Amino acid sequence: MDKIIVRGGRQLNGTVKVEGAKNAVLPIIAASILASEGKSVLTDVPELADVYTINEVLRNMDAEVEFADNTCVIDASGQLKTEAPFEYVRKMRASVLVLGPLLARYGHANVAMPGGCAIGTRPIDLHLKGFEAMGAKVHVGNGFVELESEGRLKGAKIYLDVPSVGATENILMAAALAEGQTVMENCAKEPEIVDLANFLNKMGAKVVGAGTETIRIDGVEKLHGAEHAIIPDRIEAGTFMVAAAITGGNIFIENAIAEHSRSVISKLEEMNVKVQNENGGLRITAPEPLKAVDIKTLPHPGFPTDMQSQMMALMLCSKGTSVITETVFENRFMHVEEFRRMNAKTRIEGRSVIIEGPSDLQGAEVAATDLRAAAALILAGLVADGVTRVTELKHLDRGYVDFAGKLASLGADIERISENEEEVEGKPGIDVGFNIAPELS
Ligand SMILES: CC(=O)N[C@H]1[C@@H](OP(=O)(O)OP(=O)(O)OC[C@H]2O[C@@H](n3ccc(=O)[nH]c3=O)[C@H](O)[C@@H]2O)O[C@H](CO)[C@@H](O)[C@@H]1O
Ligand SMILES: C=C(OP(=O)(O)O)C(=O)O
Repeated sequence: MDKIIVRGGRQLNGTVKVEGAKNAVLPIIAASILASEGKSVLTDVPELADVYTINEVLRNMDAEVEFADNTCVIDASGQLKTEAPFEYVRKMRASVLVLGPLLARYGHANVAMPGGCAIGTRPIDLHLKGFEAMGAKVHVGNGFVELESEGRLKGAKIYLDVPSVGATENILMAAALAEGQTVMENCAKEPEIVDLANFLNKMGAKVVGAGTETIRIDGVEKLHGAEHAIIPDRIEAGTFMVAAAITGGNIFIENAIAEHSRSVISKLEEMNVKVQNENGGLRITAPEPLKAVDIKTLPHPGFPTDMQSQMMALMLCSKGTSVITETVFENRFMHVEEFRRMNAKTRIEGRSVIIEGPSDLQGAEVAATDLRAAAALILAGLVADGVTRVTELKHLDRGYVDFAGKLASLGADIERISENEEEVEGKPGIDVGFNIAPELS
């Protein structure tokens, strides 16, 4: 098993390029199976474990998928199988995003239920309610959810109880091929929803209002393949913003889009971090000591839950008491215990974490509990005294391309090794003897 070894104390400087967004490319690859003619050509596709997994889901359905040089070419024009087994869904919950496209195109889908994961229970009830409103029959049993509709789905008026990203995407994809108009209210407004809608419209769909709380979809009979470049990953960009701030460095983040990261930028500025718009990206510097702030995670345009653990690392290095409140997922604080192993002064109170800063962070062996926790622990390691070893990197690989390599190119003292390599070097890691990190994050 790989681990990342980071020795704290280096300031990070230079340029780093952000990849295409994981949370945009996954629904877009799922949407590509709506095309009954032509190929889809997706560019700026990141080489992430999750992308390989969703490509496998499609291949398993008999779609043709080629992926090289950040370009994914998908031909789903043949007859597809309408199933996604548990072996894929357990690796990546976003596999459930094939439900809407399969149901809309074939009137049938049978996909393993995703179950809970390290950050919460994560039900899909809102996805299913939306499909039912469009006339589908839903059967849940034996660990699978099976959807059926007689003839085409029917456009419907759907109100989402919470602005779920996945439910908005799944219903949007299903409605694209439904008969008549669907009006979806209280939708998620994330930039990734807008990217999906743009791709669907290139495929021949009629979607308006993506990015606002009401989306209108006039269903069409057929969709075709399309070309599309994936938007930059605002969470990867935010993670490098924290890397600059935590080390007091100066990083130009190529491809970062300020519009997509307003809530994160505003909090960083409140903490004394400087964020400047430059041609083609954002420059982050932190010339002054960091100030404590309070953060509450919310659906977009509120502060993203996917930046919560990275910001916690930064708060650990800020002067004063910070409070971080997680309202999106009920259990996204598993990294707090790992931070404590690094001497972090934190305590959990209900859905909030109180951080007394600055902590005198010390290197330790820590385990990533989800993909953002993995990044956050590495960020803390950049400033901790001594050596930090981060394990359970399967989580990191779901969402970051060559994270250690990119940090090293900015001047970090960091390397990724396999456990055996470390033993050869005569620096045995501590084997904690238990490994509770679940498959999903
Ligand atoms: C692949 C992808 O894009 N993942 C993102 C997506 O996940 P995902 O689409 O799973 O997140 P949702 O927006 O659906 O979840 C938000 C909240 O709604 C709840 N909920 C959701 C659906 C449902 O049917 N019923 C229900 O109760 C969830 O349990 C959670 O508490 O948005 C999250 C919130 O920004 C991000 O953290 C994830 O990185
Ligand atoms: C929680 C995340 O992703 P997923 O929904 O794919 O688990 C994330 O990207 O931080």
